[in-house]
Amino acid sequence: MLKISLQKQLHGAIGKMNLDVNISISQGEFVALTGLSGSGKTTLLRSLAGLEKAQGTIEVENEIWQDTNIFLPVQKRKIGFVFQDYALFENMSVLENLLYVSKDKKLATHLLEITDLLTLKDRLPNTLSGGQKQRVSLCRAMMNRPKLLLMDEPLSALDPQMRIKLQNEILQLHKEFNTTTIMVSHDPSEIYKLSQRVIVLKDGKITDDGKAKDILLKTTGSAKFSFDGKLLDIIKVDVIYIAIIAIGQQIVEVTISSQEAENFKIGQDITVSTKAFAPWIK
Ligand SMILES: Nc1ncnc2c1ncn2[C@@H]1O[C@H](COP(=O)(O)OP(=O)(O)OP(=O)(O)O)[C@@H](O)[C@H]1O
Repeated sequence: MLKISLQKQLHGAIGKMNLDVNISISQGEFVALTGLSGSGKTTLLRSLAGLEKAQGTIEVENEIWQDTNIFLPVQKRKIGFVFQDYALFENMSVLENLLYVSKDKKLATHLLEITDLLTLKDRLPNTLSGGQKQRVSLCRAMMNRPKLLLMDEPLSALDPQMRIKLQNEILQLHKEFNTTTIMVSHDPSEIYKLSQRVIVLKDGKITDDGKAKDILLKTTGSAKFSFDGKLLDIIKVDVIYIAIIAIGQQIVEVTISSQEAENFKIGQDITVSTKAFAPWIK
């Protein structure tokens, strides 16, 4: 069991803001941490790792990492940390990056095998692709058999195919090592696929905590599909108005009322919601 009670005053975009979080996480649980930019996700992860000071207590499997008297330094906490920007040692080969954490060559080889990296073990990081580098940092994070794996948007810099490959590898590693994991992500499909529980942070406080299915399927009103996009243009065809909207990689046309055409501003962020009566699913 991981018990966290942390408080820290932050300087948010609109003034002072208190990070104030109380959570219990079961051993082996995979938790996705999500919420708007600036809500305190990275600060929470860094505080758990001991990279930043916050008030409160952290207890991991009956071991105190932090309370009023104790503050274990980062190297004494059994954590693995995966950052968005890989943070590999550039002058060390893939294998050396792993063995720097622990001399356990058997474990290193096993991790490299799971992540399809064994043939690259002697390469330097700057000769690898982004996806390969992130797989190396994931392996490195597992080398000290962490009690807690912290991942801060680990896949956000990768293209969709590589994201899926890494998601599968993260799932496989979690299945095998059963490491308690907290992963920051903004991607609903990733959160749904990987996590058993989602915690939503807003202005430093937890506003939602539950199963991915329940949290992510919360929609406004009776809308079933909801997509965020940018309004590119509004054109008038005979008597109807059509909004041209960029949603992800697609451009879609949506019929809108004359009043909406008057109120919307080109360039604004909008949400398109609709019910699905007979959708095509391919
Ligand atoms: N050490 C600090 N002292 C005071 N304020 C801080 C400190 N670190 C971060 N902040 C502020 O706290 C707020 C939360 O930052 P944080 O990076 O934790 O948010 P986040 O949810 O991870 O955002 P993002 O999704 O953009 O990465 C920000 O407004 C930031 O400027």
